[in-house]
Amino acid sequence: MAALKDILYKVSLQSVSGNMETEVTSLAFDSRKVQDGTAFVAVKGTQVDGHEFISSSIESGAVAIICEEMPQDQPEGVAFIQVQDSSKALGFMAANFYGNPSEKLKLVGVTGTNGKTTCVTLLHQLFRALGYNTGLLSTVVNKINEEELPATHTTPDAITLNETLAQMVSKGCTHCFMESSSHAIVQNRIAGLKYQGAVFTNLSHEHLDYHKTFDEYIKAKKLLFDNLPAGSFALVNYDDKRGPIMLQNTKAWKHKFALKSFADYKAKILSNTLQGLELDISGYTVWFKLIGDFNAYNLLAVFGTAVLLGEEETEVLEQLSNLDPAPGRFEQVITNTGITALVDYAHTPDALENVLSTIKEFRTGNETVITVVGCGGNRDKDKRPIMAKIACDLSDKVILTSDNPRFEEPGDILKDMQAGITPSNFRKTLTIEDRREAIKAACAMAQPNDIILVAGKGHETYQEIKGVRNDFDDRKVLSEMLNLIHKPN
Ligand SMILES: CC(=O)N[C@H]1[C@@H](OP(=O)(O)OP(=O)(O)OC[C@H]2O[C@@H](n3ccc(=O)[nH]c3=O)[C@H](O)[C@@H]2O)O[C@H](CO)[C@@H](O)[C@@H]1O[C@H](C)C(=O)N[C@@H](C)C(=O)N[C@H](CCC(=O)O)C(=O)O
Ligand SMILES: Nc1ncnc2c1ncn2[C@@H]1O[C@H](COP(=O)(O)OP(=O)(O)OP(=O)(O)O)[C@@H](O)[C@H]1O
Ligand SMILES: N[C@H](CCC[C@H](N)C(=O)O)C(=O)O
Ligand SMILES: [Mg+2]
Repeated sequence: MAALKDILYKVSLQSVSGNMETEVTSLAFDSRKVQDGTAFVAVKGTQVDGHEFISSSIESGAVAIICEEMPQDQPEGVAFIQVQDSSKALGFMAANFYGNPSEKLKLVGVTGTNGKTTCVTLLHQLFRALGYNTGLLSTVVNKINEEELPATHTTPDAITLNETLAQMVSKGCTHCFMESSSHAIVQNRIAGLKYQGAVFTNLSHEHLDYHKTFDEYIKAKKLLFDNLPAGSFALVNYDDKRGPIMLQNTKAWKHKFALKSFADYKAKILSNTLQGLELDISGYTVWFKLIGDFNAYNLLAVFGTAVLLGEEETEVLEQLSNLDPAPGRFEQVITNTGITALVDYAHTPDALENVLSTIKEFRTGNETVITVVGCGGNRDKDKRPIMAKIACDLSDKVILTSDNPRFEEPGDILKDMQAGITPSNFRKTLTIEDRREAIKAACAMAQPNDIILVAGKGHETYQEIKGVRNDFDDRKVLSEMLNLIHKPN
């Protein structure tokens, strides 16, 4: 419970009508969650305008309305606050309501197209191993030390975010590592947070359905760095063309990591096998359990972050070398069939190319590489043909299938993908809409020593069709089908 005026601290107000001393018992941006004593924030969304729900919020007991446009009807006893940007106001209000928890621990945000979950998961495990109470906010799961809280988004909404951070603080967490998605940055889910540092992994084609142009997507990521306070750190991948852009207008201390460019944190890949990566990192030779060149970047980002947070280099490397990858990232499904079965969350062109190039490096030449891949419905359509082309160019056989069609017709998504198949690639491609059948077909094609990659869903345990999340786990289906078809003796 807090007074409205205190919750509105740092929010720039345009006009006020009503009592600023009103006691507020909860915050909501969804009218369906309003109760007696709630302050309702009306946000204009992609589907509807939250301003439409002001009167129903008041009926449900809202005592304050924060909005961009004042309603005609302003019942007595309810405070009305006009702001320029409701979503930004919501960020600051949520931070104030929960006692500004981000100021009470070291919060590090990781952004970039790929590698966010991998980096924050490693950082969480690392800081646990170093003995700290640590929080995690990620696509896969949110954690307070080892306690798991379900994650619905890569970056939660401002209220959930600050509430969870406050729980972390109350449980003694000194650090929190969080993914900061471009949607969250643009939608101000992170407004009002105090970051100790931010990390940029890379930028490639993704989410153009939402950001419309690549420039807008770059700008969204850059905002995280533009808003960092003086005294915090910005750590960017300097091998990525957009690394320097992220640093252009930041007040934070600037740091770089790279394999190729001049940088503060450098590594050299000594060996890269299906067992892991051997790196020369800061003059030390260290083995890591993560697979693939691209993970050298993630490991460097994690190493740099830990050192910037004041940890000792050798201790960081010692602990980091013991850590496992995030679930569903280059995860091997172990069977006795002699077939190498891999599940990976590659759902962008760049990720798919990286994973298949990594597989290419391991193969000795005779194996058949079979890729099963789909593209999400109601998401970026432009990436569909590109991903199909990459799958074909870098595999021997490809099965196009469904990956969370959501409210689109699976056949339409598959047609978009097929547009990327060149005539010469056509004969190596099959289209099987049902993902289980597609995985089954891949298993039936595979012979011992062959490699199957099932890409796009990684850790996900569902297939989302028309708003319903049906149980589906690539790892389980792959294991079940391999054992069924290639009955081990
Ligand atoms: C496109 C997008 O990002 N949408 C997010 C956005 O919803 P929206 O703008 O569409 O909201 P809306 O449905 O138009 O409603 C507008 C407002 O009216 C309110 N409302 C609505 C109905 C009602 O009866 N009463 C009411 O008050 C809503 O609560 C909302 O405040 O704000 C919501 C609240 O924070 C999010 O849950 C929602 O995420 C949707 C479900 C989603 O799928 N988002 C994905 C694309 C996403 O955010 N992904 C990123 C990145 C993924 C990654 O690369 O890892 C993530 O961080 O997860
Ligand atoms: N540094 C990297 N560069 C390029 N590709 C990567 C990198 N790290 C991971 N990948 C690929 O991207 C996939 C997703 O990785 P991860 O989940 O860590 O990314 P993310 O940024 O959290 O994704 P999301 O936007 O969905 O949250 C991995 O399964 C792998 O194929
Ligand atoms: N965080 C990403 C995940 C995509 C994963 C893929 N399986 C899909 O559903 O498109 C998104 O929401 O766009
Ligand atoms: Mg993620």
